[in-house]
Amino acid sequence: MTQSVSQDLLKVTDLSVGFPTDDGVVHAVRNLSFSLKRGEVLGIVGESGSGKSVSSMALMGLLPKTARITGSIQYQDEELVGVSARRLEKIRGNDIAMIFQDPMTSLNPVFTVGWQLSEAYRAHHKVPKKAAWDKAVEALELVGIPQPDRRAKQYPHEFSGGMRQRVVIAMAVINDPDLIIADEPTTALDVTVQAQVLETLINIKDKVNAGIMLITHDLGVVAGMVDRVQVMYGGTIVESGGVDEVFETPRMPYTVGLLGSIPHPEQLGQPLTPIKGTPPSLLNLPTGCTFAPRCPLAIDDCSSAEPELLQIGSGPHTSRCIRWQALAEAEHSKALFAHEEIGSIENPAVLVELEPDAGTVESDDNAPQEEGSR
Ligand SMILES: Nc1ncnc2c1ncn2[C@@H]1O[C@H](COP(=O)(O)OP(=O)(O)OP(=O)(O)O)[C@@H](O)[C@H]1O
Repeated sequence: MTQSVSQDLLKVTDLSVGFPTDDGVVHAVRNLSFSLKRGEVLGIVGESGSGKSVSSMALMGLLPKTARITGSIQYQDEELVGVSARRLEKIRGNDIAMIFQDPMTSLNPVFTVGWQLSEAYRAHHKVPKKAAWDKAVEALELVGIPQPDRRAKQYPHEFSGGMRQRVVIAMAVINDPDLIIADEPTTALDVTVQAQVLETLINIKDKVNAGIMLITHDLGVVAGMVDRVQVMYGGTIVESGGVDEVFETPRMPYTVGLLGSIPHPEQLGQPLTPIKGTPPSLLNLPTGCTFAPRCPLAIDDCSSAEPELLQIGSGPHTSRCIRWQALAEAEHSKALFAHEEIGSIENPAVLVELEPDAGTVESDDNAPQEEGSR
């Protein structure tokens, strides 16, 4: 296939993934298009089941054989859809690295972290064991592990959760990847440790000059961490743009709902505001906008055809909502999702009528504290 030279590290075009099941095809990812440049951090956010992990697994070539994949994934001008398993194996770990939520997915409890890091390095470099060990210690130092010489000789269980996730980051970057995919990398950690681990990840990006895809269900996590954000719902992108733009002027009611579930200092003691209703079944998608059944701004037209992802204004901001202008008009004076005194965040909050002088959406500036030194 003839391939054009582009500046993009990754260019995904019209990627769709379906899983045939006894009940029909699960349309897990639908017509996903986006790109990522070297040194850029892209946040991918959405509720559970929105297709975040399946899209990253598709990029890594880790989907089960039953998955039906269409579209294109161009990595450094090489097409990855349909490429041999052998080639993908070479790319994984060397060019594209993945960081999972649970550090123990990537670490073996019976070997020292230094041994595991050096073996990961030796898998892609023909070097003597001593040189690989030195590289392992260097990688631990890079991710901020104190006394890396001593720590390299320890086993994963001797590390705290945050430190263990740093080891996983060291493992991901030891082969100088061009692209790092981090899937909920801090979800399993205490909130106080999350920011420090995320900062480590972002700092590493500058040192290894990689592009990072940060996948999370929590929009608060990406605040201040990413350059661009892509909101997924029902297997596809519903809003994307620069992180400040999307946080300050969301143009898709689903994003407003996600922002409403970020805790703010002034709301301490109040329940979070979940979005009423449940995500669509990916087996039987509605005809129109997949968010319409939950959307306080929905009109009849929203259910007639799925809106396209269209550019909003002159910048890179896009929204898959025909009501984005109505949302823009409402934003300074009205709230879409109201807080309600309910006992549990499991309970759906009531969607209120748009009324003047209700609160506006604000970005989360309540960054967690740094992890105390051990
Ligand atoms: N092997 C599979 N067979 C059938 N359906 C699958 C398979 N893998 C994933 N799915 C479905 O694809 C949809 C998207 O899943 P995905 O894991 O990408 O969501 P997610 O946004 O990453 O959610 P979470 O945050 O919970 O991981 C889900 O409905 C899931 O049940």
